[in-house]
Amino acid sequence: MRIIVSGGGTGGHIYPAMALIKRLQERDMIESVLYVGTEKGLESKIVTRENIPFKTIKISGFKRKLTLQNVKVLQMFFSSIGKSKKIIREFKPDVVVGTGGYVSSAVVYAAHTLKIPTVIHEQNTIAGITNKFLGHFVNKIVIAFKQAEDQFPEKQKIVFAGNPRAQEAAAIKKNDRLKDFKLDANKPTVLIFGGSRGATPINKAVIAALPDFAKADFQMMFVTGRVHYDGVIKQIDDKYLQARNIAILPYIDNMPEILPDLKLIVGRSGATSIAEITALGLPAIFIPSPYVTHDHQTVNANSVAENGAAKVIAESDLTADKLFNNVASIMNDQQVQAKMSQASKEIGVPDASDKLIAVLTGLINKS
Ligand SMILES: CC(=O)N[C@H]1[C@@H](OP(=O)(O)OP(=O)(O)OC[C@H]2O[C@@H](n3ccc(=O)[nH]c3=O)[C@H](O)[C@@H]2O)O[C@H](CO)[C@@H](O)[C@@H]1O
Repeated sequence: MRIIVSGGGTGGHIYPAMALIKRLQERDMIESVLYVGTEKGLESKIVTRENIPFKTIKISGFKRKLTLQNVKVLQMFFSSIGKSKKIIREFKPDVVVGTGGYVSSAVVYAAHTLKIPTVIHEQNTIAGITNKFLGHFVNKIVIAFKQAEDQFPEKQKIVFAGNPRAQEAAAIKKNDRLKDFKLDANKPTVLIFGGSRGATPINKAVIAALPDFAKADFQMMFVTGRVHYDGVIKQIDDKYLQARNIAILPYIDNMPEILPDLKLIVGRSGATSIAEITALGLPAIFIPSPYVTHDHQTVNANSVAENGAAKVIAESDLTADKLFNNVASIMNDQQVQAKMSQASKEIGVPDASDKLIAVLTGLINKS
């Protein structure tokens, strides 16, 4: 198939798109692929690194308040639709897929006006503005949480398929990557991170809890987020930087490769992280970001916690003690781990990419 994929801004929108492309390549289903993103978004780094053909359009998000800047944003939106149409006419895709982030609004809308089959993928329990807008026009709306069904009035278009990144994560078996971070491959390990960009409140709590983590019987990987790394390192006493059971890193380039080596994940409840964690049946502690639209991370986190697969700590309640004690209560109790792990597996969708691909081929065959 000839396919255009567009999604951008944060890793949570980009990685599912990349996982879909990877799976299509594995199944030898791609005649030609093009990723459309923005120069400024994280996608310009992630996509080009994987040697996927990449084109950019200029577009930015609307401000929530009524401001003059929104007039500019609107102008940019219309001109980005024009540019998207040009890209689509040249590439001649069989299908166009949007995975969220404002860049996909122009690309998918342009494809719709050119009568190309279109699909959006919504990763969250609560749909983003872009996907809510696009839901009116696209042929299929693919969701990753059953709870997202209420978000779209166009019920007949909705298909539940999970998140493609789940399948990518599930395909990787334990491969002792912990040694790359100077950790012991045989010791139970917890990973703590704040989403694809890192999160200052989580970083603060981890820094304050380092004396406890250094004494623990388990190991801890602390991923700060690239932009926070230097600032975090400056605040940490050398003895914790040298501690043999602690590894501190700015970012993990290939998260699915590390996940099978872990016993517990602590972090934000971004939808793509949740898909990866549950595909592997890992227990989690979520500290939802309160700064996202409609508090959707809390809804994401609760949907996993209701099933017994995760605990949730509100960011406003987060302290070093609370963080460490919650981590220790799971890391030091194999029965709790096993129970949470089973519950996590039950909600994972390890064949999510194939489910999404079935939607694409169904549409292409019909058109
Ligand atoms: C602040 C914000 O707007 N967050 C949103 C964003 O989150 P964000 O981009 O942080 O989201 P997710 O948790 O969904 O995904 C993070 C992705 O980055 C990867 N990763 C992370 C850290 C690292 O060091 N290495 C690495 O590879 C994870 O494995 C995962 O694939 O998009 C998600 C949609 O999917 C939403 O649910 C989140 O609410």
